[in-house]
Amino acid sequence: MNGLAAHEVTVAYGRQTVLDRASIHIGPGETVGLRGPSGCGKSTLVRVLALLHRPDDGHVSIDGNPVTGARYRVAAAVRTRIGVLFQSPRSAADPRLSLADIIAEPLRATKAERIQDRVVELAYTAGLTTDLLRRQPHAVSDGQLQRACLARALAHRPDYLLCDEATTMLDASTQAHVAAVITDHQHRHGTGVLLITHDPALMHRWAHRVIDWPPDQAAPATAVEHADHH
Ligand SMILES: Nc1ncnc2c1ncn2[C@@H]1O[C@H](COP(=O)(O)OP(=O)(O)OP(=O)(O)O)[C@@H](O)[C@H]1O
Repeated sequence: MNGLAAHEVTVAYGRQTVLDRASIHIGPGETVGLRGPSGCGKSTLVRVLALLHRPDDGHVSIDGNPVTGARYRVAAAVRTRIGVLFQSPRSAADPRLSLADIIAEPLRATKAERIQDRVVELAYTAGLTTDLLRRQPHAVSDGQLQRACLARALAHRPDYLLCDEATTMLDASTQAHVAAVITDHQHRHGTGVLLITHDPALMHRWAHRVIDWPPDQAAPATAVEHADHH
């Protein structure tokens, strides 16, 4: 089946099992919302789906093809099909690099051609003026740095984009712009999006379906909600 999926994935940190045979599927062009209490494993699931963390059990598949390993053990052509945008751009960006170099990172990793041109194009798409590209993270706002992280996430025109509270720290207008850039990319490229947010309005506007995490605990809540309607 086409899509990005986790199959019966288990992740433990020491003795703490954070994901216990967890499964999820994100279809092409689909926006899947994911919500749940703090610490329930949403970010861990994102890291597994982004091929940044190898699960202890279970596996990830892309368009039906199982992926083994994580990070640089996975072929660049596979890794680059998935983009990720995290909540905190400060912890996701190297403070020593210029914004241009942050955006160029994934392009350099695959030895892409015409990197400078592509960086300018991506910066424009993300709403960054070229004068900001020379600056380092300490000299830009959180919103500007998140735009650079967005440009970086879109560098390889990913088929799947994982947004982990990506707009939470932004002011309303930057939030709206970042969401608009992502939905535009989604419509152009048929990108499947995983949207993790505590913002009910954003979830309602954007997600085609919403999963309450962890899935086991969602079942009784859904049943109660259903019962209330009758
Ligand atoms: N690298 C790590 N080492 C040890 N424990 C970790 C690690 N990463 C996460 N955890 C723990 O795993 C659990 C799940 O964390 P995770 O960040 O996946 O949850 P979350 O649902 O995304 O939370 P939040 O909504 O607060 O971001 C938490 O108890 C967290 O402390």
